[in-house]
Amino acid sequence: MSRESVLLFGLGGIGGIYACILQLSGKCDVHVVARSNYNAVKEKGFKLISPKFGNHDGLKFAGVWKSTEEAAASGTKFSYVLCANKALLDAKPSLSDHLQPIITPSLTSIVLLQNGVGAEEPLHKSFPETTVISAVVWTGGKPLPTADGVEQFNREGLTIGVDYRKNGDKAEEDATLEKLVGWLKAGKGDCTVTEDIQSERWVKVIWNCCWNSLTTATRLKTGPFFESSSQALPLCYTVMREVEAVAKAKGLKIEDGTVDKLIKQCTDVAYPGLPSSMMADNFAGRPMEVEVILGTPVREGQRLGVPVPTLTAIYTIVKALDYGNQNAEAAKA
Ligand SMILES: NC(=O)C1=CN([C@@H]2O[C@H](COP(=O)(O)OP(=O)(O)OC[C@H]3O[C@@H](n4cnc5c(N)ncnc54)[C@H](OP(=O)(O)O)[C@@H]3O)[C@@H](O)[C@H]2O)C=CC1
Ligand SMILES: CC(C)(CO)C(=O)C(=O)O
Repeated sequence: MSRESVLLFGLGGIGGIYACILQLSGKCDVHVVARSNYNAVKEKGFKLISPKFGNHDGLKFAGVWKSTEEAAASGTKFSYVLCANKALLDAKPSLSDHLQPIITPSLTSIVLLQNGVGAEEPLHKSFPETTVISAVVWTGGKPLPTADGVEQFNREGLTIGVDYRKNGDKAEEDATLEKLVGWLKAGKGDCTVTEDIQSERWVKVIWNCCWNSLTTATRLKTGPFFESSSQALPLCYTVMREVEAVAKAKGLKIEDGTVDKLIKQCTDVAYPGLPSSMMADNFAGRPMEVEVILGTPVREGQRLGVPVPTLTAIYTIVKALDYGNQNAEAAKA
């Protein structure tokens, strides 16, 4: 029997690692959509450097494609499409636009390997019959400067669950998740399965709302930010508590002590502390994940009548930084 196929959309730091984990599992045919690294990956194969998975050179994927259109034209039908591009809710074309050619109804499931909250809703709207699996990524990954592979650092792990669709068959959706998790585990990937993925995503966004936005706006890693003034650490508590209050108002399960734990996880890091992916995107002038990290929590706070004044101010500032990065003329004025 021929093996099922998966497609990795977004072969960067995280997508590269999960393409390798699935490739090493030997359970499925792995195809990738690569953009800036297409030529390197097509010619040389793919490299993984990892303390956990070991070093692998010249991994050959079943298909390397320039776009989802090209992947679809190959005639391959995909059981899963794993999306590890940056979660940019206002991007044109949207993620749904990219996925349109490769979703086969009642076969393909979409898997989000992305930070932030609110990315599932547009996918449910575009693909109401499709299972959407959502994962919180606890993995450190970065593309190699040679563009033909990735380096995995710190830990590797996913907290993963179905973002259940309306009128879907829960048992069927759970079985779809279970099969993917089996493949990831066969590749030595660490998966914690949850039936409440939204609570997990919101815990991570309490973290990202604070550290990503403040490191971006101040251009400082967390260590120098903490020593910059006596107001710095209290601001972190205020931001996190606002997002926590929104999550609780949504009826999500946020354990007591979550904010203290998330602050400690950061203050425990040796000087100079943590940078963030948003800070790196800002330095590089790339679009930032402003909407999924700050915009959705602000809008949900407003919708539910939860005061989010500090978060709104930070959202506005980071949104303006993002606007300046995307509008060179406005930034020069
Ligand atoms: N890296 C990390 O350690 C962590 C990342 N995350 C989250 O994981 C997600 C992925 O992040 P990360 O891997 O770091 O991001 P990267 O920027 O490293 O990778 C994103 C990839 O998506 C590709 N891409 C974007 N749009 C398209 C397109 N239209 N067609 C084809 N390829 C496309 C990019 O291609 P190109 O090179 O051409 O731009 C790039 O290779 C984000 O939500 C991030 O917040 C979460 C935890 C940790
Ligand atoms: C890697 C980590 C956890 C650091 O805050 C992150 O999610 C990010 O930078 O976006």
